[in-house]
Amino acid sequence: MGTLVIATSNLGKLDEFKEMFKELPVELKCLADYPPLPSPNENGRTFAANAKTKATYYAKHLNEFCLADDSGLEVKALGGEPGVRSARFAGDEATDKENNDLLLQQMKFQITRTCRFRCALAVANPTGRIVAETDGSCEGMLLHEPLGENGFGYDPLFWSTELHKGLGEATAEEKNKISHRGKAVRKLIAMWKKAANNKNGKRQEKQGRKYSNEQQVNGKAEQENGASKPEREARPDTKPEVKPESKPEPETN
Ligand SMILES: O=P(O)(O)OP(=O)(O)OP(=O)(O)OC[C@H]1O[C@@H](n2cnc3c(O)ncnc32)[C@H](O)[C@@H]1O
Ligand SMILES: [Mg+2]
Repeated sequence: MGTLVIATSNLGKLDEFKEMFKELPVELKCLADYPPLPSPNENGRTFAANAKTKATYYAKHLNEFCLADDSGLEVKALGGEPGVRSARFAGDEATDKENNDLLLQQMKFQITRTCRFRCALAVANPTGRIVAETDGSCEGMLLHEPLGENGFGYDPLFWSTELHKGLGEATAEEKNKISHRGKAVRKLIAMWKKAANNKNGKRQEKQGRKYSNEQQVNGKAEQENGASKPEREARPDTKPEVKPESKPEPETN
């Protein structure tokens, strides 16, 4: 079983990933399983750029496959702010409460409350090369005051137009179903499954070809020896995963 490090220092994100990846045959680790590293610079202009920077940085330092997430809230009336600056909207070391308070203050006289969460995911291999990328978004309206105790970050200010409730009120399961991160994770899992199926298919094809070549060689040897042993007895150690296509039985009428 391979290892995947969820490379985030945000415990809210980490819980969501753990829940969504729990069925996958992969050993999940997090940054707390390793000696501490300084945080990478997140000065990209897009979520995707920052997600790639983080994935590559942690993968190279930890020598493991790493998944990084860059996400944030875009508010239409603020021209897409806080966007990629969501974590440090109220300052470099700002808390969730400080970010939320500043956002409410800036939106005080705004009637248009449309907003959306966005998430970009990137997976890097242990050399730091990006091997997968996905994204997702989630539409909503910015509330006038915090609602509910669940979630993290800007969740208490986000009214989900898909759930018809605040993300601060939603259960983890409800949020994962419609969230920007949930959508991006499901795309990533679908990509992995497709890649695994392709790999399996190719392996079986190869095995099938090998088997049919061996059959031809054996057939020839048997002809030369004048022997015709049953196939299993002749080669007890080969058990093909895919049998070569058998000829259809001749039709009888
Ligand atoms: O960079 P890492 O270590 O992953 O952790 P971070 O918290 O700094 O994460 P980002 O740089 O991606 O910043 C994302 C900001 O957007 C907020 N955010 C992201 N996803 C969210 C979600 O699902 N619900 C509420 N707030 C969210 C989050 O609280 C941060 O303030
Ligand atoms: Mg960050």
